[in-house]
Amino acid sequence: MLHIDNLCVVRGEGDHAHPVYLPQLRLRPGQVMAVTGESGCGKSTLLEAIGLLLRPASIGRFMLDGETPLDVASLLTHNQQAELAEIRARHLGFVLQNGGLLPFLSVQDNIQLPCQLLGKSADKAMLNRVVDALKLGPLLHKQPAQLSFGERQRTAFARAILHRPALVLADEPTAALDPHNAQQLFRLFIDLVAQEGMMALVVCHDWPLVQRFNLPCLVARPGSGASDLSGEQSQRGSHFVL
Ligand SMILES: Nc1ncnc2c1ncn2[C@@H]1O[C@H](COP(=O)(O)OP(=O)(O)OP(=O)(O)O)[C@@H](O)[C@H]1O
Repeated sequence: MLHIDNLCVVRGEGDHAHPVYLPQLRLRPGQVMAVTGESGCGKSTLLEAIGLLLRPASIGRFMLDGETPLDVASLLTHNQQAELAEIRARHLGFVLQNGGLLPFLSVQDNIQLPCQLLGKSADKAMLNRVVDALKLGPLLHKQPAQLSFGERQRTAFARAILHRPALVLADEPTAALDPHNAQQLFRLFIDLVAQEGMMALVVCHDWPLVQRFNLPCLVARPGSGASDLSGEQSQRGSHFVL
């Protein structure tokens, strides 16, 4: 399970500060949740904070329950960077909009990279399941430059999940795909997350796609809920609600 309460993260400073507030998030194994909202509302900021790439301004609760429950809020509060980096590498998986594949590695080497960085080899059965599900078999020896956008994103998904993270964070993974390929990739991703008992948060602009798969959705609303100096609720920033 993922439990987050009262997460606040601020992008920028002074007059340009953009606060983003998440009152509550619960995710259970197998669940995929979408994150939507207009451009600039803070979707990527929220994902980066949950991905432990941005330090929140404040955090109430952040528990990631796997084999061992991890009190991430306490590590963030005490700025324990080494432990946070370990959680990022072991328990989180990232999918970027452009795939973010290393151009000099084959598909096979790209998808095994997170496992290698953890000093272990990929679980063979898991590798076979992921390669099959994402139809990567014929592509394993190709370089990223030889792949279509869709093939790159399938590779990026494989790389994000092969080390069995508890939580996968995907930032507009289908933005570069046509509607048919975007839908196919979503289907594969949702099925894999469910099958492997992972959790996923996916930033997605494509509302029809979110509706088609009936995904629960965090939607950005204006105002972070914080008060300004006069005690008025500030309209700056965003808060994300189901
Ligand atoms: N590095 C930064 N420093 C200061 N402000 C930033 C930085 N990155 C983003 N911002 C600002 O923070 C706000 C939230 O940006 P963010 O990228 O999270 O929005 P988004 O909802 O993901 O946007 P989009 O849908 O266009 O990708 C925006 O107003 C943006 O201008």
